[in-house]
Amino acid sequence: MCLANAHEGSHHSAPDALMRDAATVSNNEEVAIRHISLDWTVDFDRQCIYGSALLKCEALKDTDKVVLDGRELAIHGITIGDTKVDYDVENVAVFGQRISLKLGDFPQGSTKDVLIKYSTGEGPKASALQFIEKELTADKVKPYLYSQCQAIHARSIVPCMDTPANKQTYDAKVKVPEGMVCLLSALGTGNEKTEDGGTIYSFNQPMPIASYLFAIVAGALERREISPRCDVWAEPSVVDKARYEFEDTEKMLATAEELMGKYVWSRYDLVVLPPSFPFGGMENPCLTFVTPTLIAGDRSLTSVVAHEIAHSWTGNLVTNGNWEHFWLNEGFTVFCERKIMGRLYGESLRQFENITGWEDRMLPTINETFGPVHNYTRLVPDLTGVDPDDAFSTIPYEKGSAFLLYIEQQLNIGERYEQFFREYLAHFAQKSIATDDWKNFLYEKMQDKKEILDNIDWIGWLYNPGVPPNKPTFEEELVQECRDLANLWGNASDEEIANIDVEQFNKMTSVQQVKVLDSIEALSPLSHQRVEKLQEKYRLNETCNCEIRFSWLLIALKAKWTPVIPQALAFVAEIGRVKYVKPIYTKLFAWEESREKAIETFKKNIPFMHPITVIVINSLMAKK
Ligand SMILES: CC/C=C\C/C=C\C[C@@H](O)/C=C/C=C/C=C\[C@@H](O)CCCC(=O)O
Ligand SMILES: [Zn+2]
Repeated sequence: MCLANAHEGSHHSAPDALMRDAATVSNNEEVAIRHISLDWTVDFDRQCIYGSALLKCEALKDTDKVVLDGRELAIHGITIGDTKVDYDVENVAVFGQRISLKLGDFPQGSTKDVLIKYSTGEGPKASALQFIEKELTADKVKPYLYSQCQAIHARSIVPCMDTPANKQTYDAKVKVPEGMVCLLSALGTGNEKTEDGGTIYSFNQPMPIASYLFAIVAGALERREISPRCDVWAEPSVVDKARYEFEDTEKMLATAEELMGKYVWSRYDLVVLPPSFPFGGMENPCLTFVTPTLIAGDRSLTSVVAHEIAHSWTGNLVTNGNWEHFWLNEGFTVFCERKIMGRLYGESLRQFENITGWEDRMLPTINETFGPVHNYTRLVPDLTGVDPDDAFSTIPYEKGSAFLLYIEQQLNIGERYEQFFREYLAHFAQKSIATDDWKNFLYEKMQDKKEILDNIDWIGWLYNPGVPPNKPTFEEELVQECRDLANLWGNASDEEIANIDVEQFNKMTSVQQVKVLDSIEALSPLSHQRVEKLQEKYRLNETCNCEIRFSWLLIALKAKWTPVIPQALAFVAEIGRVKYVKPIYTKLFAWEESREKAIETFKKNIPFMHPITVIVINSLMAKK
């Protein structure tokens, strides 16, 4: 457990206390990286990035070294000015490389500008990157590159202190081949043609960010304006559909500012990535990455955009000091995402999402995925020696958000709770903190509510595994209609099903339809005849909504309905979003009839998947 404020229950947080992070081998407690200047060339033939990184290092204590994280980096030389720097590169299990720079005298408070010439590993060796051949892009015009650095993949593209305890500004020059656009998690500051027909794009990120927020995307991209500060980027055949889908982005951003304070990142752009992108969205500053599976055609899956917008405050501005406190990023963001959606589309939607988060995402993760005593069901788990990717689940999102909702209900102070959020975000802006820093600040601002806060089971919520000690109050009426319809599918006679009113389902919102299907999946397996009726009545094999398609596939797989096998294999071959492919491959590997075909499909698709997804599915396949 991190020790930013080990003293339990104290009310005087010291957010500047340096955070110990089990997932870095850098000496981030002795040296800070304040700025990085990148000079990159993207080599699509060798599928790597090469060039240099200039690190502005500041000694926080008297020291004689700078130790950096790396992974599969080839170091070609390190200098400070004209002086060569002696260095050592050592491989470290789980975490990559330890790159030790021997600097001699480096007194506290002094700075050194260290220039590192290097290249990344090629292809999948750079675990943050996926290079895509042009034939596999939507428009087959140019090859494509995108990155995913969270949690600890930045070290595979730049030697750095790959811990959220360190924040740095950065600038970059990136050369890409002719006809390609390159974007970073920064503000574009210009571009120039090179003699060989390529383009050098320049960028600046004036806000200090953690390394997991470094990001690059390059390809045949076009943009459409949503508002003066919001564009959406995508391949030409996708960009107009994306422009329609994400129409409400500016409204969401303005609503987020009312709730959380001024937006400090200048631009909020979206880029729609290829279907292999492993996540729904990634909150890269100035440029949120999103999966094309959000493009349902009816704007029904845009809560992910509200989520990524909220990260502009919870996560990108106030940051978890290490991955044990990931809930400070995600639980807070889910809580704010639902406040934004509630303001824009109705409080009943916020209530609905809170209930489904609790019973369809948090409880199954605790009781089925991990088991109720597992360390990873703790809101603040012990991640010593653990790759944070392995601990990733819905727990920090849903248990964290439920905790904040529970506190809101216990305090019962109306708008004052949101005012507290704004003060918390302003107080810790640009800092990396631990759970106690937030808790102590809450006590500080709610001294008149000390008795209520003292009655909260802090240990139970924060450090005990399993189901939380309390359940927030939920308004159930919208959900009850979904549960009742699901129970009809589980218990009604064939005649009742034959006469079921399909309009009741068709008139529901997509989140309600997903709730109906998730509630059916939670019942005992349906008969094959009932599965066929479900697909037929609700035309589930034709939906463009990936959430509905995913929930439907889980029902049919649970029923071991053989015709679902090709449908499920097509789905996991088409997309790489871990949220979908992990549960579906889990069921396909566990079902004797589909196991071999699933293994064959996975192995055939490895070259077209992001390394993160390959690692996740490989670990599944290894389990019997
Ligand atoms: C306790 C776990 C601690 C740290 C894990 C941190 C990162 C895990 C790494 O795998 C990256 C995750 C990136 C997530 C990006 C988007 C998510 O918010 C949404 C995921 C679900 C979805 O696809 O919608
Ligand atoms: Zn998030």
